[in-house]
Amino acid sequence: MKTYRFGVLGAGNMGTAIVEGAVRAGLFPPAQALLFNRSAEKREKNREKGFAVTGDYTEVYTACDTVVLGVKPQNFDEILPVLSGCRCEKPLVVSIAAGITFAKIERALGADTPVVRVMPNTPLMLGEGAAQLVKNAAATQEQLDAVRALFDTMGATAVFDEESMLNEVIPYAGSAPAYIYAFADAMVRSAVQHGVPEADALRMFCQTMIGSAKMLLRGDRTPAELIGAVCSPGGTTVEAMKVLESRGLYDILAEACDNCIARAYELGK
Ligand SMILES: NC(=O)C1=CN([C@@H]2O[C@H](COP(=O)(O)OP(=O)(O)OC[C@H]3O[C@@H](n4cnc5c(N)ncnc54)[C@H](O)[C@@H]3O)[C@@H](O)[C@H]2O)C=CC1
Ligand SMILES: O=C(O)[C@@H]1CCC=N1
Repeated sequence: MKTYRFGVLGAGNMGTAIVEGAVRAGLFPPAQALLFNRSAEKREKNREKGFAVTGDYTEVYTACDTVVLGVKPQNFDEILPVLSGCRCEKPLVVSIAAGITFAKIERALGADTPVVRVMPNTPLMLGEGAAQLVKNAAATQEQLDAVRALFDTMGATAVFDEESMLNEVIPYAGSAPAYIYAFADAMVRSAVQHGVPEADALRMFCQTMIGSAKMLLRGDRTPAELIGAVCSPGGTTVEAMKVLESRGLYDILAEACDNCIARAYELGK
C-alpha cells in the first residue's frame, strides 16, 4: 500500500474528469488522490477541491497504487525515461493515450509493470462515457476488473483481448464525440438558415440524438430498419437521404475512421 490510492500524471481534461468521476462515485476521497500539474495555478485549484497535488510527476509514480498517464501521446518520450529511473514498487499504470503501445511503456518501465490501456471519451464527465480496455500480460484479471469498475461508474465499458483493438475502436467512441458535434453543428447551422432560433434548433436536435440513440440501443431494429421507419414513401426524409447517399456520406465516414485509426498506429511508433 502506497501513500495514495490513485494518481494522475497529467491532470488535463481527461485525467481530471476520470479522477473526479471516481471521487463522485465514492471509490475514494479526494485526499487519497495525488494530481500532477505543471502549473501552480492548476495545482491550487485542485488543492481547493481537496486533492493532494504535486509539481513532481515522479512522486505520482512512486507514491500511488494506481497511476493514470493523462499526458498526450507526444509527451511519452519525455516522461517515460524519467519514470524509468524511479525505484519503487510498481504501480498499476492506466494509460489513456491514443496509440501508445504496451511495448513502448514496458521498454521504459519494465515488462513486469501492470498496465491497462483505456480509450475513454469526454462524455464520461457526465457519467455517459464509453471506454474500451485491454490489459498487458503483467496486469492481473483483478486489476483489469478494478479499472473497468472505475470506468463503469462513468458510462459503458468494453474489454478486448487484442491490444490492436484499442486503436481500431478510437473513431467509434474516443474520437466520436467530435464527429457528432460536427454533425450537430451542421444541422443547427442549416436550421438557422431556415429561420429556426439557434437555441431551439440545438435543443431539439440534441433531444433527437438522445431519442435516436435510445431507439438504436433497444436493439430490436437495425439502423436500416429504423431509417426505413422514418422515410415515408414519397415524403420528406427520403429526399434528404438521397443527397446523403449520392454525396457519399457512408464512404466519407469510413475514410474518416480509417484515417483516425491510422494516426493511432503512427502515434505508437
Ligand atoms: N480529449 C479526449 O477526448 C480524449 C483524450 N484521450 C487521451 O487522453 C490524453 C490526454 O488528453 P487531454 O486530457 O485531452 O489533454 P490535456 O492537454 O487536457 O491534458 C494533458 C495534460 O498533460 C500535461 N502535460 C503536457 N505535457 C507534459 C509533460 N511534458 N510532462 C508532464 N505533463 C505534461 C498537461 O499540463 C495537461 O495537464 C491523451 O493522451 C489523449 O490521447 C483519450 C480519449 C479521449
Ligand atoms: O484526438 C485524440 O488523439 C484523442 C484520442 C481520442 C480523442 N481524443
